Amino acid sequence: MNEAQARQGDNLWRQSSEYLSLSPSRSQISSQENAMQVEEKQQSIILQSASRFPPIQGVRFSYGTAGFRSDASILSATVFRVGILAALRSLKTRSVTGLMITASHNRVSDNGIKIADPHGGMMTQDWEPFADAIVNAGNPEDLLQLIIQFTKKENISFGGAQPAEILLGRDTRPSGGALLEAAKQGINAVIGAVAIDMGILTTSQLHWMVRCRNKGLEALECDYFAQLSSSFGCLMDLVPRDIITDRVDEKLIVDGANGVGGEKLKELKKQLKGLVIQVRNSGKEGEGILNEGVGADYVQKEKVVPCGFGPNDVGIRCASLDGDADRLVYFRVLSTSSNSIDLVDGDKILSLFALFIKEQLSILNKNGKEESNNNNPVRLGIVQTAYANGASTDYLRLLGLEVVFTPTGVKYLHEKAAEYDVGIYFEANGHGTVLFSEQLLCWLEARKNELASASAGCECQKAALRLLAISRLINQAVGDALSGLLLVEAILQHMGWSIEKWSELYKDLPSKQLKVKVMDRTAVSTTNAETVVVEPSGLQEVINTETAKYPKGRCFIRPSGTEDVIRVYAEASTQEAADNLAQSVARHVDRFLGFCSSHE
Ligand SMILES: CC(=O)N[C@H]1[C@@H](OP(=O)(O)O)O[C@H](CO)[C@@H](O)[C@@H]1O
Ligand SMILES: [Mg+2]
Repeated sequence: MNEAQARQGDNLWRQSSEYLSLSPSRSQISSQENAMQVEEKQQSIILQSASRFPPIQGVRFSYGTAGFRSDASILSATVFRVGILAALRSLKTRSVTGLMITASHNRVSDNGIKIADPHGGMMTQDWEPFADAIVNAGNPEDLLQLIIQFTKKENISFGGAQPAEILLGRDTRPSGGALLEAAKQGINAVIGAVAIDMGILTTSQLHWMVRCRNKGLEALECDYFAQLSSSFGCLMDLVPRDIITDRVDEKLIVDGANGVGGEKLKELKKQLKGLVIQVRNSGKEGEGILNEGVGADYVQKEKVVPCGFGPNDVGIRCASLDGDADRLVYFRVLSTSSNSIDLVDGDKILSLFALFIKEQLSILNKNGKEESNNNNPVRLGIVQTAYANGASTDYLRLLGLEVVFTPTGVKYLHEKAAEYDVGIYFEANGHGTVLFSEQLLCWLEARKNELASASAGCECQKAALRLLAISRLINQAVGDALSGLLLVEAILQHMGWSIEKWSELYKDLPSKQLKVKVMDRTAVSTTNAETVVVEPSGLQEVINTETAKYPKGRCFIRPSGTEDVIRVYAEASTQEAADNLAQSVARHVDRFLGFCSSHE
Protein backbone atom coordinates (compact mmCIF):
# COMPACT_ATOMS: atom_id res chain seq x y z
CA MET A 1 0.00 0.00 0.00
CA ASN A 2 1.41 3.42 -0.86
CA GLU A 3 1.10 6.52 1.26
CA ALA A 4 -1.92 7.97 -0.56
CA GLN A 5 -3.77 4.67 -0.49
CA ALA A 6 -3.05 4.24 3.17
CA ARG A 7 -4.34 7.73 4.02
CA GLN A 8 -7.39 7.22 1.82
CA GLY A 9 -8.04 3.82 3.43
CA ASP A 10 -7.71 5.43 6.80
CA ASN A 11 -10.27 8.11 5.94
CA LEU A 12 -12.68 5.70 4.28
CA TRP A 13 -12.54 3.47 7.28
CA ARG A 14 -13.26 6.35 9.62
CA GLN A 15 -16.16 7.48 7.45
CA SER A 16 -17.67 4.02 7.03
CA SER A 17 -17.63 3.41 10.74
CA GLU A 18 -19.73 6.56 11.21
CA TYR A 19 -22.52 4.93 9.24
CA LEU A 20 -22.49 1.54 10.88
CA SER A 21 -25.27 1.51 13.44
CA LEU A 22 -23.31 -0.90 15.62
CA SER A 23 -20.16 1.15 15.57
CA PRO A 24 -20.98 4.69 16.56
CA SER A 25 -18.11 7.11 16.67
CA ARG A 26 -17.47 9.29 19.65
CA SER A 27 -18.85 12.30 17.82
CA GLN A 28 -22.25 10.62 17.44
CA ILE A 29 -22.71 10.36 21.15
CA SER A 30 -24.32 13.56 22.23
CA SER A 31 -22.44 15.46 24.85
CA GLN A 32 -25.53 15.28 27.11
CA GLU A 33 -25.42 11.53 27.36
CA ASN A 34 -24.06 10.63 30.70
CA ALA A 35 -21.55 7.91 31.45
CA MET A 36 -24.26 5.46 32.37
CA GLN A 37 -26.02 5.82 29.06
CA VAL A 38 -22.75 5.30 27.25
CA GLU A 39 -22.14 2.22 29.31
CA GLU A 40 -25.58 0.80 28.56
CA LYS A 41 -25.14 1.50 24.90
CA GLN A 42 -21.71 -0.09 24.99
CA GLN A 43 -23.05 -3.22 26.63
CA SER A 44 -25.83 -3.66 24.11
CA ILE A 45 -23.40 -3.17 21.19
CA ILE A 46 -21.09 -5.85 22.58
CA LEU A 47 -23.97 -8.27 23.10
CA GLN A 48 -25.35 -7.72 19.61
CA SER A 49 -22.08 -7.93 17.74
CA ALA A 50 -20.76 -10.87 19.78
CA SER A 51 -23.86 -12.85 18.87
CA ARG A 52 -22.70 -12.73 15.25
CA PHE A 53 -19.48 -14.54 16.21
CA PRO A 54 -20.53 -17.59 18.23
CA PRO A 55 -17.58 -19.48 19.73
CA ILE A 56 -16.95 -23.09 18.72
CA GLN A 57 -18.18 -25.20 21.63
CA GLY A 58 -15.70 -27.58 23.20
CA VAL A 59 -12.58 -25.81 21.88
CA ARG A 60 -10.32 -24.00 24.33
CA PHE A 61 -7.78 -21.41 23.23
CA SER A 62 -4.68 -20.24 25.06
CA TYR A 63 -2.64 -17.07 24.40
CA GLY A 64 0.51 -19.23 24.39
CA THR A 65 4.02 -18.20 23.38
CA ALA A 66 2.85 -15.83 20.63
CA GLY A 67 -0.90 -15.20 20.69
CA PHE A 68 -3.80 -17.44 19.65
CA ARG A 69 -3.21 -19.94 16.86
CA SER A 70 -5.27 -22.75 15.36
CA ASP A 71 -6.91 -23.96 12.20
CA ALA A 72 -8.23 -20.79 10.54
CA SER A 73 -11.75 -22.22 10.14
CA ILE A 74 -12.43 -22.01 13.89
CA LEU A 75 -10.85 -18.63 14.61
CA SER A 76 -13.53 -16.01 13.78
CA ALA A 77 -14.95 -15.66 17.28
CA THR A 78 -11.45 -15.56 18.77
CA VAL A 79 -10.34 -12.86 16.36
CA PHE A 80 -13.50 -10.81 16.96
CA ARG A 81 -12.88 -10.93 20.71
CA VAL A 82 -9.20 -10.08 20.34
CA GLY A 83 -10.39 -7.05 18.34
CA ILE A 84 -12.27 -5.93 21.46
CA LEU A 85 -9.17 -6.66 23.53
CA ALA A 86 -6.90 -4.56 21.29
CA ALA A 87 -9.36 -1.66 21.58
CA LEU A 88 -9.50 -1.97 25.39
CA ARG A 89 -5.70 -2.06 25.49
CA SER A 90 -5.62 1.14 23.44
CA LEU A 91 -8.15 2.81 25.75
CA LYS A 92 -6.19 1.74 28.81
CA THR A 93 -2.82 2.93 27.54
CA ARG A 94 -4.24 5.99 25.72
CA SER A 95 -2.01 4.97 22.82
CA VAL A 96 -2.13 3.22 19.49
CA THR A 97 -2.06 -0.59 19.66
CA GLY A 98 -1.66 -3.17 16.89
CA LEU A 99 -3.31 -6.37 15.87
CA MET A 100 -1.56 -8.83 13.56
CA ILE A 101 -3.26 -11.76 11.87
CA THR A 102 -0.68 -14.46 11.15
CA ALA A 103 0.33 -17.98 12.06
CA SER A 104 3.98 -17.34 11.17
CA HIS A 105 5.76 -20.57 10.18
CA ASN A 106 2.72 -22.81 10.72
CA ARG A 107 0.89 -24.37 7.80
CA VAL A 108 -1.17 -22.30 5.41
CA SER A 109 -4.54 -23.59 6.69
CA ASP A 110 -3.71 -22.25 10.18
CA ASN A 111 -3.98 -18.69 11.27
CA GLY A 112 -3.54 -16.70 14.43
CA ILE A 113 -3.74 -13.33 16.10
CA LYS A 114 -1.55 -11.31 18.42
CA ILE A 115 -1.53 -7.83 19.87
CA ALA A 116 1.24 -5.25 19.74
CA ASP A 117 1.50 -2.98 22.76
CA PRO A 118 2.18 0.78 22.35
CA HIS A 119 5.99 0.42 22.44
CA GLY A 120 5.67 -2.07 19.57
CA GLY A 121 6.49 -5.20 21.58
CA MET A 122 4.16 -8.04 22.53
CA MET A 123 1.09 -7.33 24.66
CA THR A 124 1.87 -7.13 28.37
CA GLN A 125 1.77 -10.54 30.02
CA ASP A 126 -0.50 -9.10 32.76
CA TRP A 127 -3.37 -9.08 30.27
CA GLU A 128 -2.91 -12.64 29.03
CA PRO A 129 -5.27 -14.21 31.63
CA PHE A 130 -8.01 -11.77 30.54
CA ALA A 131 -7.29 -12.59 26.88
CA ASP A 132 -7.67 -16.30 27.67
CA ALA A 133 -10.86 -15.68 29.61
CA ILE A 134 -12.68 -13.65 26.95
CA VAL A 135 -11.85 -15.91 24.01
CA ASN A 136 -13.09 -18.91 26.00
CA ALA A 137 -16.32 -17.28 27.24
CA GLY A 138 -19.17 -19.61 26.22
CA ASN A 139 -21.70 -16.96 25.10
CA PRO A 140 -22.11 -13.18 24.59
CA GLU A 141 -23.50 -12.66 28.12
CA ASP A 142 -20.49 -14.29 29.78
CA LEU A 143 -18.20 -12.33 27.49
CA LEU A 144 -19.91 -9.09 28.49
CA GLN A 145 -19.68 -9.88 32.21
CA LEU A 146 -15.93 -10.51 31.88
CA ILE A 147 -15.49 -7.22 30.06
CA ILE A 148 -17.53 -5.30 32.64
CA GLN A 149 -15.50 -6.73 35.54
CA PHE A 150 -12.18 -6.19 33.82
CA THR A 151 -12.83 -2.64 32.66
CA LYS A 152 -13.95 -1.75 36.17
CA LYS A 153 -10.82 -3.26 37.68
CA GLU A 154 -8.58 -1.54 35.13
CA ASN A 155 -10.51 1.72 35.36
CA ILE A 156 -11.24 1.82 31.63
CA SER A 157 -14.13 4.02 30.57
CA PHE A 158 -15.82 4.18 27.21
CA GLY A 159 -16.56 7.15 25.01
CA GLY A 160 -13.86 9.33 26.58
CA ALA A 161 -12.19 12.25 24.89
CA GLN A 162 -9.38 10.23 23.35
CA PRO A 163 -10.35 7.64 20.72
CA ALA A 164 -8.78 4.20 20.71
CA GLU A 165 -6.72 3.59 17.58
CA ILE A 166 -5.72 0.12 16.43
CA LEU A 167 -3.48 -0.65 13.45
CA LEU A 168 -4.32 -3.90 11.68
CA GLY A 169 -2.02 -6.07 9.59
CA ARG A 170 -2.18 -9.54 8.12
CA ASP A 171 0.09 -11.92 6.28
CA THR A 172 -0.66 -13.56 2.91
CA ARG A 173 -2.79 -16.45 4.22
CA PRO A 174 -6.04 -16.80 2.24
CA SER A 175 -8.06 -16.81 5.48
CA GLY A 176 -6.59 -13.42 6.47
CA GLY A 177 -9.17 -11.20 4.73
CA ALA A 178 -12.20 -12.69 6.45
CA LEU A 179 -10.46 -12.77 9.82
CA LEU A 180 -9.46 -9.14 9.40
CA GLU A 181 -13.14 -8.26 8.99
CA ALA A 182 -13.92 -10.14 12.22
CA ALA A 183 -11.19 -8.17 13.99
CA LYS A 184 -12.59 -4.87 12.67
CA GLN A 185 -16.03 -5.78 13.97
CA GLY A 186 -14.54 -6.53 17.37
CA ILE A 187 -12.84 -3.13 17.39
CA ASN A 188 -16.01 -1.40 16.20
CA ALA A 189 -17.93 -2.97 19.06
CA VAL A 190 -15.99 -0.65 21.39
CA ILE A 191 -17.33 2.90 21.39
CA GLY A 192 -14.73 5.36 20.20
CA ALA A 193 -12.37 2.75 18.76
CA VAL A 194 -11.03 3.15 15.25
CA ALA A 195 -9.51 0.34 13.19
CA ILE A 196 -6.90 1.33 10.61
CA ASP A 197 -6.18 -1.37 8.07
CA MET A 198 -2.52 -1.20 7.07
CA GLY A 199 -2.87 -4.04 4.55
CA ILE A 200 -0.69 -7.09 4.01
CA LEU A 201 2.46 -6.71 6.10
CA THR A 202 5.22 -8.64 7.78
CA THR A 203 4.65 -9.02 11.51
CA SER A 204 7.68 -6.84 12.12
CA GLN A 205 6.38 -4.00 9.94
CA LEU A 206 3.13 -3.85 11.90
CA HIS A 207 4.98 -3.74 15.24
CA TRP A 208 7.33 -1.08 13.87
CA MET A 209 4.36 1.04 12.71
CA VAL A 210 2.71 0.89 16.14
CA ARG A 211 5.92 2.00 17.80
CA CYS A 212 6.49 4.85 15.34
CA ARG A 213 2.90 6.05 15.52
CA ASN A 214 3.15 6.35 19.30
CA LYS A 215 6.39 8.27 19.00
CA GLY A 216 4.74 10.72 16.63
CA LEU A 217 6.92 9.53 13.73
CA GLU A 218 5.97 8.74 10.15
CA ALA A 219 4.73 5.18 10.22
CA LEU A 220 3.74 4.06 6.73
CA GLU A 221 5.34 1.23 4.80
CA CYS A 222 7.24 3.67 2.60
CA ASP A 223 8.72 5.21 5.77
CA TYR A 224 9.80 1.76 6.93
CA PHE A 225 11.56 1.04 3.64
CA ALA A 226 13.15 4.49 3.63
CA GLN A 227 14.51 4.06 7.17
CA LEU A 228 15.94 0.62 6.44
CA SER A 229 17.55 1.56 3.16
CA SER A 230 19.04 4.83 4.40
CA SER A 231 20.54 3.30 7.55
CA PHE A 232 21.88 0.36 5.53
CA GLY A 233 23.40 2.86 3.08
CA CYS A 234 24.98 4.68 5.99
CA LEU A 235 26.64 1.49 7.27
CA MET A 236 27.84 0.60 3.79
CA ASP A 237 29.36 4.07 3.35
CA LEU A 238 31.29 3.46 6.56
CA VAL A 239 32.82 0.15 5.43
CA PRO A 240 36.60 0.65 5.75
CA ARG A 241 38.11 1.46 2.35
CA ASP A 242 40.72 -1.29 2.49
CA ILE A 243 37.89 -3.83 2.78
CA ILE A 244 36.00 -2.65 -0.27
CA THR A 245 37.38 -5.31 -2.58
CA ASP A 246 35.66 -8.12 -4.34
CA ARG A 247 36.34 -10.46 -1.43
CA VAL A 248 32.71 -10.51 -0.32
CA ASP A 249 30.24 -11.65 -2.91
CA GLU A 250 27.49 -9.07 -3.32
CA LYS A 251 25.05 -11.82 -4.27
CA LEU A 252 22.55 -13.14 -1.78
CA ILE A 253 19.70 -15.57 -2.53
CA VAL A 254 16.70 -15.34 -0.24
CA ASP A 255 14.01 -17.97 0.36
CA GLY A 256 10.81 -16.03 1.13
CA ALA A 257 8.94 -19.10 2.53
CA ASN A 258 6.19 -18.36 -0.05
CA GLY A 259 4.99 -15.76 2.43
CA VAL A 260 4.80 -12.02 2.82
CA GLY A 261 8.55 -11.40 3.21
CA GLY A 262 9.61 -12.19 -0.35
CA GLU A 263 7.44 -9.54 -1.99
CA LYS A 264 8.39 -6.96 0.64
CA LEU A 265 12.05 -7.70 0.08
CA LYS A 266 11.58 -7.19 -3.67
CA GLU A 267 10.22 -3.71 -2.88
CA LEU A 268 12.98 -2.93 -0.42
CA LYS A 269 15.84 -4.10 -2.63
CA LYS A 270 14.97 -1.45 -5.25
CA GLN A 271 16.27 1.10 -2.75
CA LEU A 272 19.49 -0.73 -1.80
CA LYS A 273 22.95 -0.17 -3.16
CA GLY A 274 25.91 -2.56 -2.91
CA LEU A 275 23.83 -5.70 -2.64
CA VAL A 276 22.42 -8.02 -5.28
CA ILE A 277 19.44 -9.91 -3.88
CA GLN A 278 17.67 -12.68 -5.71
CA VAL A 279 14.33 -13.63 -4.13
CA ARG A 280 12.93 -17.15 -4.48
CA ASN A 281 9.79 -18.69 -3.01
CA SER A 282 8.13 -15.29 -2.96
CA GLY A 283 4.67 -16.84 -2.95
CA LYS A 284 3.86 -15.83 -6.51
CA GLU A 285 1.50 -18.20 -8.30
CA GLY A 286 3.10 -21.54 -9.07
CA GLU A 287 6.05 -20.99 -6.73
CA GLY A 288 4.72 -23.23 -3.96
CA ILE A 289 2.75 -23.25 -0.75
CA LEU A 290 3.43 -21.10 2.29
CA ASN A 291 5.96 -22.76 4.62
CA GLU A 292 5.81 -26.11 2.80
CA GLY A 293 9.36 -27.39 2.43
CA VAL A 294 10.57 -23.78 2.60
CA GLY A 295 11.27 -21.03 5.12
CA ALA A 296 13.39 -20.39 8.19
CA ASP A 297 11.62 -22.86 10.48
CA TYR A 298 11.96 -25.71 7.97
CA VAL A 299 15.59 -24.95 7.21
CA GLN A 300 16.55 -24.59 10.88
CA LYS A 301 14.70 -27.67 12.13
CA GLU A 302 15.38 -30.04 9.21
CA LYS A 303 18.83 -28.68 8.31
CA VAL A 304 18.24 -29.34 4.59
CA VAL A 305 18.05 -27.27 1.39
CA PRO A 306 14.60 -25.64 0.96
CA CYS A 307 12.54 -26.16 -2.24
CA GLY A 308 13.70 -23.95 -5.08
CA PHE A 309 17.38 -24.27 -4.12
CA GLY A 310 19.74 -26.90 -5.47
CA PRO A 311 23.11 -27.90 -6.91
CA ASN A 312 23.56 -24.62 -8.78
CA ASP A 313 23.62 -22.75 -5.49
CA VAL A 314 26.57 -24.57 -3.89
CA GLY A 315 28.70 -22.15 -1.90
CA ILE A 316 26.48 -19.08 -2.45
CA ARG A 317 25.27 -17.08 0.57
CA CYS A 318 21.60 -17.95 1.10
CA ALA A 319 19.01 -16.86 3.66
CA SER A 320 15.52 -18.03 4.65
CA LEU A 321 12.70 -15.94 6.10
CA ASP A 322 9.71 -17.47 7.87
CA GLY A 323 6.07 -17.06 6.79
CA ASP A 324 5.57 -13.64 8.41
CA ALA A 325 9.21 -12.55 8.02
CA ASP A 326 10.11 -12.04 11.64
CA ARG A 327 12.66 -14.88 11.64
CA LEU A 328 15.85 -15.19 9.65
CA VAL A 329 18.49 -17.90 9.20
CA TYR A 330 21.35 -18.17 6.71
CA PHE A 331 22.67 -21.29 5.04
CA ARG A 332 25.07 -22.58 2.43
CA VAL A 333 24.37 -25.51 0.09
CA LEU A 334 27.25 -27.91 0.68
CA SER A 335 27.39 -30.14 -2.37
CA THR A 336 25.80 -30.89 -5.71
CA SER A 337 25.00 -34.43 -4.67
CA SER A 338 23.15 -34.05 -1.37
CA ASN A 339 20.57 -31.75 0.19
CA SER A 340 22.66 -31.02 3.30
CA ILE A 341 23.45 -27.47 4.31
CA ASP A 342 25.73 -25.56 6.60
CA LEU A 343 23.15 -23.81 8.80
CA VAL A 344 23.98 -20.37 10.15
CA ASP A 345 21.23 -19.98 12.73
CA GLY A 346 19.96 -17.28 15.10
CA ASP A 347 22.82 -17.98 17.52
CA LYS A 348 25.40 -17.21 14.85
CA ILE A 349 23.51 -14.10 13.71
CA LEU A 350 23.55 -13.00 17.35
CA SER A 351 27.28 -13.75 17.63
CA LEU A 352 28.03 -11.71 14.51
CA PHE A 353 26.02 -8.75 15.83
CA ALA A 354 27.62 -9.05 19.28
CA LEU A 355 31.13 -9.13 17.88
CA PHE A 356 30.58 -6.09 15.68
CA ILE A 357 28.77 -4.00 18.27
CA LYS A 358 31.35 -4.86 20.95
CA GLU A 359 34.09 -3.75 18.57
CA GLN A 360 32.39 -0.42 17.84
CA LEU A 361 31.70 0.19 21.52
CA SER A 362 35.30 -0.49 22.47
CA ILE A 363 36.54 1.99 19.84
CA LEU A 364 34.26 4.59 21.39
CA ASN A 365 35.04 3.63 24.95
CA LYS A 366 38.79 3.71 24.49
CA ASN A 367 38.58 7.15 23.05
CA GLY A 368 36.00 8.24 25.59
CA LYS A 369 38.25 7.24 28.48
CA GLU A 370 41.19 9.24 27.15
CA GLU A 371 39.10 12.29 26.53
CA SER A 372 36.50 12.41 29.24
CA ASN A 373 37.65 9.95 31.86
CA ASN A 374 34.55 7.91 31.13
CA ASN A 375 34.34 5.28 33.83
CA ASN A 376 30.74 4.38 33.18
CA PRO A 377 31.01 1.79 30.41
CA VAL A 378 28.09 0.89 28.20
CA ARG A 379 26.26 -2.22 29.44
CA LEU A 380 26.08 -4.75 26.63
CA GLY A 381 23.93 -7.79 27.39
CA ILE A 382 23.20 -10.97 25.45
CA VAL A 383 19.93 -12.82 25.93
CA GLN A 384 19.40 -16.41 24.84
CA THR A 385 17.09 -19.31 25.65
CA ALA A 386 17.99 -22.87 26.61
CA TYR A 387 17.69 -23.80 22.92
CA ALA A 388 20.80 -21.76 22.12
CA ASN A 389 23.59 -24.05 21.04
CA GLY A 390 26.03 -24.47 23.95
CA ALA A 391 28.94 -23.64 21.64
CA SER A 392 27.44 -20.20 20.97
CA THR A 393 27.14 -19.43 24.67
CA ASP A 394 30.75 -20.53 25.26
CA TYR A 395 31.88 -18.34 22.35
CA LEU A 396 30.02 -15.28 23.61
CA ARG A 397 31.35 -15.73 27.14
CA LEU A 398 34.87 -16.13 25.77
CA LEU A 399 34.41 -12.73 24.15
CA GLY A 400 33.86 -11.46 27.69
CA LEU A 401 30.16 -10.80 27.20
CA GLU A 402 27.41 -11.11 29.79
CA VAL A 403 24.98 -13.85 28.67
CA VAL A 404 21.65 -14.39 30.41
CA PHE A 405 18.82 -16.84 29.78
CA THR A 406 15.04 -16.48 29.73
CA PRO A 407 12.18 -18.87 28.98
CA THR A 408 11.25 -19.45 25.32
CA GLY A 409 9.28 -16.71 23.54
CA VAL A 410 10.43 -13.29 22.46
CA LYS A 411 8.18 -11.59 24.98
CA TYR A 412 10.61 -12.81 27.67
CA LEU A 413 13.82 -12.18 25.74
CA HIS A 414 12.78 -8.68 24.70
CA GLU A 415 11.92 -7.67 28.25
CA LYS A 416 15.32 -8.84 29.52
CA ALA A 417 17.27 -7.24 26.66
CA ALA A 418 15.60 -3.90 27.39
CA GLU A 419 17.41 -3.81 30.76
CA TYR A 420 20.76 -3.10 29.04
CA ASP A 421 22.16 -0.10 27.18
CA VAL A 422 22.53 -2.47 24.26
CA GLY A 423 20.61 -5.73 24.59
CA ILE A 424 21.02 -8.34 21.86
CA TYR A 425 18.55 -11.20 21.93
CA PHE A 426 17.99 -14.12 19.60
CA GLU A 427 16.27 -17.45 19.64
CA ALA A 428 18.21 -20.21 17.85
CA ASN A 429 15.40 -20.27 15.27
CA GLY A 430 16.35 -16.79 14.06
CA HIS A 431 13.93 -14.51 15.88
CA GLY A 432 15.68 -11.62 17.55
CA THR A 433 16.90 -8.05 17.42
CA VAL A 434 19.17 -5.49 19.10
CA LEU A 435 17.71 -2.95 21.53
CA PHE A 436 19.31 0.41 22.30
CA SER A 437 18.38 2.37 25.42
CA GLU A 438 17.20 5.98 24.96
CA GLN A 439 20.00 7.06 27.26
CA LEU A 440 22.66 5.45 25.10
CA LEU A 441 21.16 6.92 21.93
CA CYS A 442 21.30 10.42 23.44
CA TRP A 443 24.91 9.87 24.47
CA LEU A 444 25.82 8.59 20.98
CA GLU A 445 24.15 11.60 19.35
CA ALA A 446 26.07 13.94 21.61
CA ARG A 447 29.36 12.09 20.96
CA LYS A 448 28.74 12.19 17.23
CA ASN A 449 28.14 15.94 17.25
CA GLU A 450 31.06 16.62 19.54
CA LEU A 451 33.41 14.56 17.35
CA ALA A 452 32.08 16.10 14.15
CA SER A 453 33.50 19.45 15.21
CA ALA A 454 36.59 18.22 17.07
CA SER A 455 37.91 15.31 15.00
CA ALA A 456 35.71 14.58 12.01
CA GLY A 457 36.52 11.38 10.17
CA CYS A 458 38.26 9.73 13.12
CA GLU A 459 37.57 6.09 13.98
CA CYS A 460 35.71 7.15 17.08
CA GLN A 461 33.27 9.29 15.13
CA LYS A 462 32.73 6.47 12.66
CA ALA A 463 31.98 4.05 15.51
CA ALA A 464 29.34 6.44 16.85
CA LEU A 465 27.84 6.82 13.38
CA ARG A 466 27.77 3.06 12.88
CA LEU A 467 26.04 2.41 16.19
CA LEU A 468 23.45 5.08 15.46
CA ALA A 469 22.85 3.60 12.01
CA ILE A 470 22.40 0.13 13.53
CA SER A 471 19.83 1.51 15.97
CA ARG A 472 17.81 2.88 13.04
CA LEU A 473 18.28 -0.18 10.87
CA ILE A 474 17.45 -2.92 13.34
CA ASN A 475 13.82 -3.08 14.45
CA GLN A 476 13.44 -1.71 17.99
CA ALA A 477 9.98 -3.21 18.40
CA VAL A 478 10.45 -6.88 17.60
CA GLY A 479 12.56 -9.38 15.62
CA ASP A 480 12.58 -8.53 11.92
CA ALA A 481 14.02 -10.72 9.16
CA LEU A 482 14.37 -7.85 6.67
CA SER A 483 16.23 -5.46 8.93
CA GLY A 484 18.24 -8.34 10.43
CA LEU A 485 19.27 -9.42 6.95
CA LEU A 486 20.51 -5.94 6.05
CA LEU A 487 22.52 -5.73 9.25
CA VAL A 488 24.13 -9.12 8.57
CA GLU A 489 24.99 -8.02 5.03
CA ALA A 490 26.50 -4.72 6.16
CA ILE A 491 28.61 -6.43 8.84
CA LEU A 492 29.87 -9.12 6.44
CA GLN A 493 30.92 -6.35 4.05
CA HIS A 494 32.59 -4.49 6.91
CA MET A 495 34.51 -7.57 8.02
CA GLY A 496 35.21 -8.73 4.47
CA TRP A 497 33.83 -12.13 5.45
CA SER A 498 32.26 -14.85 3.34
CA ILE A 499 29.41 -16.89 4.86
CA GLU A 500 31.92 -19.70 5.33
CA LYS A 501 34.21 -17.52 7.39
CA TRP A 502 31.25 -16.31 9.45
CA SER A 503 30.11 -19.87 10.06
CA GLU A 504 33.58 -20.73 11.38
CA LEU A 505 33.21 -18.36 14.36
CA TYR A 506 32.56 -21.53 16.36
CA LYS A 507 31.46 -25.07 15.65
CA ASP A 508 27.93 -25.97 16.75
CA LEU A 509 27.62 -28.85 19.16
CA PRO A 510 25.54 -31.65 17.64
CA SER A 511 21.94 -31.32 18.82
CA LYS A 512 18.59 -33.01 18.43
CA GLN A 513 15.01 -31.80 19.01
CA LEU A 514 12.05 -34.15 19.40
CA LYS A 515 8.35 -33.63 20.04
CA VAL A 516 6.44 -36.02 22.29
CA LYS A 517 2.64 -36.14 22.28
CA VAL A 518 1.31 -36.65 25.78
CA MET A 519 -2.11 -36.74 27.44
CA ASP A 520 -1.73 -33.39 29.18
CA ARG A 521 1.28 -31.23 28.48
CA THR A 522 0.33 -28.84 31.28
CA ALA A 523 1.33 -31.62 33.71
CA VAL A 524 4.93 -30.51 33.08
CA SER A 525 6.16 -27.43 34.90
CA THR A 526 9.73 -26.16 34.79
CA THR A 527 12.04 -23.66 36.43
CA ASN A 528 15.44 -22.04 35.86
CA ALA A 529 14.65 -20.73 32.35
CA GLU A 530 12.89 -24.01 31.55
CA THR A 531 15.98 -26.17 32.08
CA VAL A 532 14.77 -28.01 35.19
CA VAL A 533 11.54 -30.01 35.51
CA VAL A 534 9.62 -29.37 38.73
CA GLU A 535 6.55 -31.51 37.94
CA PRO A 536 6.07 -34.45 37.58
CA SER A 537 8.42 -35.18 40.41
CA GLY A 538 11.21 -37.64 39.71
CA LEU A 539 11.43 -36.83 36.00
CA GLN A 540 14.32 -34.37 36.35
CA GLU A 541 16.39 -36.94 38.26
CA VAL A 542 15.91 -39.39 35.38
CA ILE A 543 16.93 -36.73 32.84
CA ASN A 544 20.05 -36.01 34.92
CA THR A 545 20.99 -39.69 35.00
CA GLU A 546 20.59 -40.04 31.23
CA THR A 547 22.49 -36.82 30.50
CA ALA A 548 25.42 -37.83 32.70
CA LYS A 549 26.06 -40.80 30.40
CA TYR A 550 27.14 -38.53 27.52
CA PRO A 551 30.27 -36.36 27.26
CA LYS A 552 29.20 -32.69 26.89
CA GLY A 553 25.61 -33.90 27.35
CA ARG A 554 22.85 -31.33 27.98
CA CYS A 555 19.16 -32.08 27.84
CA PHE A 556 15.91 -30.43 28.89
CA ILE A 557 12.20 -30.78 28.24
CA ARG A 558 9.35 -28.24 28.28
CA PRO A 559 5.73 -28.02 27.17
CA SER A 560 5.40 -26.13 23.88
CA GLY A 561 3.44 -22.89 24.01
CA THR A 562 2.28 -23.16 20.39
CA GLU A 563 1.70 -26.89 19.83
CA ASP A 564 0.15 -29.66 21.87
CA VAL A 565 3.47 -31.42 22.55
CA ILE A 566 6.37 -31.70 24.98
CA ARG A 567 9.63 -30.64 23.34
CA VAL A 568 12.86 -32.52 24.09
CA TYR A 569 16.21 -30.86 23.35
CA ALA A 570 19.51 -32.70 23.62
CA GLU A 571 23.12 -31.78 22.91
CA ALA A 572 26.21 -33.99 23.05
CA SER A 573 29.68 -34.33 21.56
CA THR A 574 28.52 -36.42 18.57
CA GLN A 575 25.31 -36.44 16.54
CA GLU A 576 24.68 -40.06 17.43
CA ALA A 577 25.01 -39.31 21.12
CA ALA A 578 22.67 -36.28 20.87
CA ASP A 579 20.10 -38.42 19.01
CA ASN A 580 20.35 -41.22 21.59
CA LEU A 581 20.07 -38.86 24.53
CA ALA A 582 16.98 -37.19 23.05
CA GLN A 583 15.39 -40.56 22.29
CA SER A 584 15.96 -41.98 25.74
CA VAL A 585 14.64 -38.86 27.48
CA ALA A 586 11.61 -38.87 25.15
CA ARG A 587 10.89 -42.45 26.24
CA HIS A 588 10.98 -41.35 29.89
CA VAL A 589 8.59 -38.49 29.10
CA ASP A 590 6.23 -41.07 27.60
CA ARG A 591 6.56 -43.28 30.65
CA PHE A 592 5.82 -40.41 33.07
CA LEU A 593 3.03 -38.77 31.09
CA GLY A 594 1.26 -41.63 29.34
CA PHE A 595 0.22 -42.14 25.71
CA CYS A 596 3.32 -44.13 24.52
CA SER A 597 3.33 -42.74 20.95
CA SER A 598 6.06 -42.08 18.42
CA HIS A 599 8.39 -39.09 18.53
CA GLU A 600 8.99 -36.73 15.63
C1 LIG B 1 11.82 -24.45 20.10
C2 LIG B 1 11.17 -23.36 19.31
O1 LIG B 1 11.63 -23.04 18.22
N1 LIG B 1 10.12 -22.76 19.89
C3 LIG B 1 9.40 -21.67 19.22
C4 LIG B 1 7.90 -21.89 19.31
O2 LIG B 1 7.51 -21.87 20.66
P1 LIG B 1 7.09 -23.17 21.51
O3 LIG B 1 6.55 -22.59 22.80
O4 LIG B 1 8.34 -23.95 21.67
O5 LIG B 1 6.09 -23.91 20.69
O6 LIG B 1 7.24 -20.82 18.64
C5 LIG B 1 7.47 -19.53 19.25
C6 LIG B 1 6.65 -18.51 18.49
O7 LIG B 1 7.03 -18.39 17.17
C7 LIG B 1 8.96 -19.20 19.23
O8 LIG B 1 9.17 -18.00 19.91
C8 LIG B 1 9.73 -20.35 19.91
O9 LIG B 1 11.11 -20.13 19.81
MG1 LIG C 1 7.27 -15.69 12.53
